[in-house]
Amino acid sequence: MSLTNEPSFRESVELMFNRAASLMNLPSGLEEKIRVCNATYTVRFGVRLRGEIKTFTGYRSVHSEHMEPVKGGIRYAISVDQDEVEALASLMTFKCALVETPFGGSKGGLCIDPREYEEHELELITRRFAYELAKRDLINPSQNVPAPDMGTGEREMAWIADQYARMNTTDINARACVTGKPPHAGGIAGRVEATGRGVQYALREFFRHPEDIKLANLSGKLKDKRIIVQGLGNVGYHAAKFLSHEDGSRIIGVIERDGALYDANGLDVEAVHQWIAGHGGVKGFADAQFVENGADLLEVECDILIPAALEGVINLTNAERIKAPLIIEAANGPITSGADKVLRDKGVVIIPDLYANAGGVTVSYFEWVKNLSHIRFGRMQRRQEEARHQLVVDELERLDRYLGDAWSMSPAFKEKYLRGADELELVRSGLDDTMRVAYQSMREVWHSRDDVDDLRMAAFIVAIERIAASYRAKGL
Ligand SMILES: NC(=O)c1ccc[n+]([C@@H]2O[C@H](COP(=O)([O-])OP(=O)(O)OC[C@H]3O[C@@H](n4cnc5c(N)ncnc54)[C@H](O)[C@@H]3O)[C@@H](O)[C@H]2O)c1
Repeated sequence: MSLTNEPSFRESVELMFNRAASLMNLPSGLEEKIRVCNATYTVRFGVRLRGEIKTFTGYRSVHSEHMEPVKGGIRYAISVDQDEVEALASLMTFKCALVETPFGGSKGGLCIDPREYEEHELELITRRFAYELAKRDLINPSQNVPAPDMGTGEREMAWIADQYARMNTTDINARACVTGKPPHAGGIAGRVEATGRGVQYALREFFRHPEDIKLANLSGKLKDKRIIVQGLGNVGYHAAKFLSHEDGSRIIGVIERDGALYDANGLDVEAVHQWIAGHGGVKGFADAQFVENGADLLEVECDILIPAALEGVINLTNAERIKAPLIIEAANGPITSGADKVLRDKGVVIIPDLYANAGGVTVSYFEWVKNLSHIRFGRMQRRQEEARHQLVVDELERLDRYLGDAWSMSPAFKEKYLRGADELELVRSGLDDTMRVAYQSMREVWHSRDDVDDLRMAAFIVAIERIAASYRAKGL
């Protein structure tokens, strides 16, 4: 996509990479190796639908194989093209390195508007696409593991997993060929919410650092912060829900395809989400002001802006008018490289996509490990937890006996301790830990180097250093 003669999405990511690389001391050959996309496979395939053969175009791009398998979602959208898929694949490379998931970067896409098709038609299309990729090892538990992205979810991942299993009946690890599957098809608890949950954990971590809050010209905590979200899909909905329900933030605006909703007192995220599910958009929702040109809301005063839909939405046409002092990139590439400079010059703090939406791939990693281990995730830890918790319970019961009525142990509290950690608790705590550690690694570079003045550069530097070390270890 090219907006106002700005570089394409892929070029924009490359410009950001180049800026980071210019602050590092990489041999030029290695720098080039890390920058370029290794391969992009284009497939055109036919599916008989509604009495005629329809041809679809899909892509799977592999940006870097410094670690394998490579990993990255599959997007269904009309905007999908080679440039977009390659940009997204390169972001996956740096994202995986930043949060230390042992994968290279990949991405796939199908040029399709999924809303135009019935469920059984989408299944035929998805299975055929999966077949085309799997027969070339572009879906494979040890080489290339897709996941959901815009326009796809658990349903599509279950079809892909089943298609791969049919083609590889003796592969005992077949389930690990794709992540983001529903729990009854080998998925893991907490994967659907993971990317939005990661956005929440990222913001919580940011708000643990007073110095960083001050740099964004904000104060206090997440509570009562006014937030505008673009895209109430998988990522945007979960982020908005958790931030409003659990952290007391106010979602004052929601931008969707057909317009936007605004309420300075805070929208009921659940009600808006249900309205969109029933009506295909936000128009007609009664309890808020409707804004015809949704993108206008990007420019409205708020504390935190969360673009969670498309790339390139904050560009040279609107960057100057953005008022949010803090932007967290839940979407991939929502800010063009040109807009990034305008915003930095204005003093806006940007929590970059590489980090902000890494919750998805982090929990996908847990799912992949669970599939390969063939053991219910958390079972081993659970035994240890139970042993430890039994000691706590014994201690509590002793206290209960001594203190009698003066101090009574709550049955719910006791039950929680006895139960030990379940899969969802383990996934969430593993994700929280990952988001904290990754933030701190970026933050250290951000604050310790005079030549690094933004989190995006810090994120790229941390990631590129790790990828370079990995290539060096391979002898390249
Ligand atoms: N799903 C994941 O796990 C995941 C992980 C990492 C990053 N991401 C990124 O997050 C972004 C959103 O992905 P998702 O999975 O939530 O997709 P989704 O398809 O579930 O949701 C996208 C939402 O954006 C809305 N939208 C589309 N075009 C819009 C426009 N022009 N203006 C306003 N709203 C618009 C859609 O109506 C939908 O509600 C993408 O950039 C994706 O690459 C997703």
